[in-house]
Amino acid sequence: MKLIGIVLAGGKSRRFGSPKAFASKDNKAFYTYSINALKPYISRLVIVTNPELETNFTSENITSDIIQDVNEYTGQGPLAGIYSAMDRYVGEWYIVLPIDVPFIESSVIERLIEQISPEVDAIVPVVAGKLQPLISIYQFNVKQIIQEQLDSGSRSVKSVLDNCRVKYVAIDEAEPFVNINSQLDYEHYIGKQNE
Ligand SMILES: Nc1nc2c(ncn2[C@@H]2O[C@H](COP(=O)(O)OP(=O)(O)OP(=O)(O)O)[C@@H](O)[C@H]2O)c(=O)[nH]1
Repeated sequence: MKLIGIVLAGGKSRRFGSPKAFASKDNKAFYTYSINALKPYISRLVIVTNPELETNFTSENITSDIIQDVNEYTGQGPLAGIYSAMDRYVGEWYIVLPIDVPFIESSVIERLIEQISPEVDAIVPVVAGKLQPLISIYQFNVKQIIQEQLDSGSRSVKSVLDNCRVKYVAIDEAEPFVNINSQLDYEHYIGKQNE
């Protein structure tokens, strides 16, 4: 089974104040943690970013492409990124990760992959009662649902799930899902940024 990895990297990092993808943990850029967690399982990697950031990414020794959101949905949030990768690379299953989860682990991805079956369209972890739809697996047919959602003017990932057959996977360990959105998050989970 071929799995395509999607790294969502087209956000504006307004709350963080500088591009989150290149913030560092243990001297490694955040986005490399996402790539490395996906790497054992995917045949191709697609990094979906924006023109300002595009030249800063490298692909960590895996067949990869760095693309931008399709014109009609540019900058319309994570769904635009997922759609754009699905539109460019036709596959059966896609594993999606954002660039702001530097504690993510391959074991989480493996748990989700184990749930792949023809009876489901999406595999979504639930951590401490919270859905994690940007750390999830989607089947190609979800592209159509995302398109309808974006065309209706909504960016809600949860609404997409309402229209899919979702396998929710409860995961007890919260640390891999730690999401860094602000400088306060950074200080809390990682420590003071290097001067
Ligand atoms: N391709 C693409 N990715 C996006 C877009 N918006 C957000 N993302 C990515 O989706 C993930 C979650 O993004 P958020 O943290 O919600 O948004 P953000 O714009 O990065 O940050 P804020 O400006 O602080 O909200 C991150 O990996 C972002 O890079 C978009 O319009 N296109």
